[in-house]
Amino acid sequence: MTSLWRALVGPAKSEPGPLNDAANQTTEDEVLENRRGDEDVQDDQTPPPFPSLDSAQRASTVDSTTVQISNEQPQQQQQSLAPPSSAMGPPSISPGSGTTSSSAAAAVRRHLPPPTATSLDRLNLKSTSGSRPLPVFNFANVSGGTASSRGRAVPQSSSSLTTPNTAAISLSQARRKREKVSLEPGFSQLDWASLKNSGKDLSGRPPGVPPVRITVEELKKHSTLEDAWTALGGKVYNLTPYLRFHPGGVREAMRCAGKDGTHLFNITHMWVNYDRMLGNCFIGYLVPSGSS
Ligand code: HEM
Repeated sequence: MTSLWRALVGPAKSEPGPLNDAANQTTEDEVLENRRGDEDVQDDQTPPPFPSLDSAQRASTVDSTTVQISNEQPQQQQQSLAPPSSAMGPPSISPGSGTTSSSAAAAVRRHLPPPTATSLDRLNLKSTSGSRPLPVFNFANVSGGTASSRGRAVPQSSSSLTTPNTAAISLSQARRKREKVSLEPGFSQLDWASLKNSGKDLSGRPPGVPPVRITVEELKKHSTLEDAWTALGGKVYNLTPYLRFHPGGVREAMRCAGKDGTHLFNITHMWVNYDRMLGNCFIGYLVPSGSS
């Protein structure tokens, strides 16, 4: 099938996308320069510094990787959160204030401390803090120094920042400086939406050729700016037309070029619907080696 594709399409050709004109040479140079100067982010599965580690978006993808909610919250810690029983409780507002009895009750309540874990136990009530333990970080696992070297305490039941089934995202990696990408005029998300909605086929497939089967070996051959393919969720897309529209920049998007970018894509922004974004760029399906 690959040879049929080659026969139909010819050698890897430049996409009729915006990356090919001379005016855009600078971007390409910058990309290559950035690639040289930023070896550490290449070929790894490290998500970019944005969105921040504790953002709502990331929460769904990394909470199991970075923050472990411990069910064995040390009792000692919980108790230390409760004020000493001798402390005065916060002022309470009594309902229906104005009557003598309710203001008397309010006065009494004002002098009572808030319920402690033990008093809730006695009353057979559940403390909300008990059912919702605090997240536990293990600072010792963060690269760039141990917790003690930075004078921080390691909580007793601290657990690993990573779990085996997901990429390791350390805080220092996540805190890497966010580089704001300025998209050129004409390359906003709205511009991409109108190009996409125009119905133009951006796959680079010759008209009338159905989606093809693409092996990993074939995919690897398409990893240049002018000819960048990526596989996302088992589907192969032509990335080249989208590159300069990408809000995260050409360089970041190119990290998926020539390979299966599903994991990197998802740990970066799993809320983005790639099939909708790249629908017109769909080329074919990723198949196991030797089955094309
Ligand atoms: C391959 C197909 C990709 C598509 C279709 C895509 C699409 C998008 C979209 C739609 C956004 C805006 C999301 C938002 O505002 O919530 C975005 C942002 C971003 N993407 Fe991608 N992305 C791709 C690949 C990647 C890769 C591989 C990386 C890096 C590993 C990456 C890094 C980023 C970053 C850092 C932003 C945030 C930009 C900012 O607001 O400053 N993207 N991407």
